[in-house]
Amino acid sequence: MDPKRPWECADMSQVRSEIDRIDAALVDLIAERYGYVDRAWQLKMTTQEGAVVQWRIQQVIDRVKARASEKNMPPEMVDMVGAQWRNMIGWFVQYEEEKLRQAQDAKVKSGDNGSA
Ligand SMILES: C=C(O[C@@H]1C=C(C(=O)O)C=C[C@H]1O)C(=O)O
Repeated sequence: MDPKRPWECADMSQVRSEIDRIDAALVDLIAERYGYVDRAWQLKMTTQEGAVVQWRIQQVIDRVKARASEKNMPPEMVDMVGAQWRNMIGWFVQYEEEKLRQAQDAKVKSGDNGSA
């Protein structure tokens, strides 16, 4: 069935179905984002770039908040969206740090000290 626009919903069960549809799509997008973060730590092993890239974190949050403003969200909601991203990025950075640490440990154990 076609998605209903908000004003087309005649009862709460229709509203809840649409919210469930949107939540599933958001989770799918976060899963897709995770795929790229997973690739990021692998590439950072060769560039020696750390998990935390402060300028990039700021850029991502600025972009997301600008987009939220363009969508006419009230300022408090723009801040809320920014906070959600900060939280998500915080988790991804920890994930990358852990992966990089594990990869480094495996390298040390295998006797590869990085010098060619
Ligand atoms: C993906 C990266 O790694 C980290 C995670 C980020 C993210 O989840 O958007 C952003 C910056 C990084 O600290 C990156 O450096 O771009």
